[in-house]
Amino acid sequence: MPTIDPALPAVEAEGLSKRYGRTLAVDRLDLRIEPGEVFGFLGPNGAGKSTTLRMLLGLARPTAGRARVFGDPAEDVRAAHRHLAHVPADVALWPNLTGAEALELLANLGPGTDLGYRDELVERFDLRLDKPCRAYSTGNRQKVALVAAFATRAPLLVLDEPTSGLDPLMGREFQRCVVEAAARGQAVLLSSHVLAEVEAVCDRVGILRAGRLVQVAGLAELRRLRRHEFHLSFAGPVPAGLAAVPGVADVEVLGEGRVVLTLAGEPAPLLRAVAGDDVVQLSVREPSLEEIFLGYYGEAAR
Ligand SMILES: Nc1ncnc2c1ncn2[C@@H]1O[C@H](COP(=O)(O)OP(=O)(O)OP(=O)(O)O)[C@@H](O)[C@H]1O
Repeated sequence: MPTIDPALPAVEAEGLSKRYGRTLAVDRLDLRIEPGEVFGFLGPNGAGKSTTLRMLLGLARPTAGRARVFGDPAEDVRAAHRHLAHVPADVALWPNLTGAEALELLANLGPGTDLGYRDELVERFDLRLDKPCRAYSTGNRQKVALVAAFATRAPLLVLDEPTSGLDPLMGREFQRCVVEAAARGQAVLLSSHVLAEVEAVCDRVGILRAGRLVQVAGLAELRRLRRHEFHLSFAGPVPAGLAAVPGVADVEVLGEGRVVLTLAGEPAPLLRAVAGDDVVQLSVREPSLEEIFLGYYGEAAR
């Protein structure tokens, strides 16, 4: 692995933009990720996450602006890729190679691999390596790419929605790997739809919407975005005063005795407020990121 100046940011983007015809997929994005930092890149479908990562990887050419990886221009693919390993959103592997052969090939392409750690990861991800890659499911292809990337000592890991095909158990294993990478000083850029995943592993998050970076937030701010939707049915009428309960917002009476509301923070005040009423049905749902974005940034982000 080449020696790098520790003062250089792992990723630096300035005014980075990409236009596809009429679509401005990425709009003047400024971003700086420090060495060793785990940065989450959140945004609804079509927000421009993949396009941004593709420009960082030299797979798409910016319409304007620039991106650097540890000081090397992203378009200088040979130089930039000495500093990084990546897992694309749709992992394609060579159909006629076995999993073991694909891992070997990937190890020879990248910036150096820790073979002992790779063996450990194969076990932890419960990966069968003797099958031809064409027989792998989407999740298993993703596991091969993840094992190959995590086993490198590349100072930057770029992961594009890497857990979309993994089951929850493997999702947790993935989170452990990110924590281990960060402990070794590797920077991680993780694009995701999954708020809980980003919350579990990231130091900071950037929220992208319609090509614009709407906010870069620390974990505490991200937690404030977290809210739950409560559906309550009462035997009698909906009690008055729910809107005044701490943390409660968007109270909407749906009909006779039925109400839907959102709650940020602890549920205790709400539960106390309805304790004297006959609650006949209660359901709680965690809204998707998209809904949170729309509710929170709605007009402001336009
Ligand atoms: N090659 C392309 N040609 C034309 N339009 C494109 C191309 N790639 C992306 N786009 C458009 O650019 C916008 C951003 O897409 P992008 O794939 O970067 O979003 P994303 O945030 O990664 O979404 P998802 O979470 O669905 O993967 C979308 O409107 C998409 O349709």
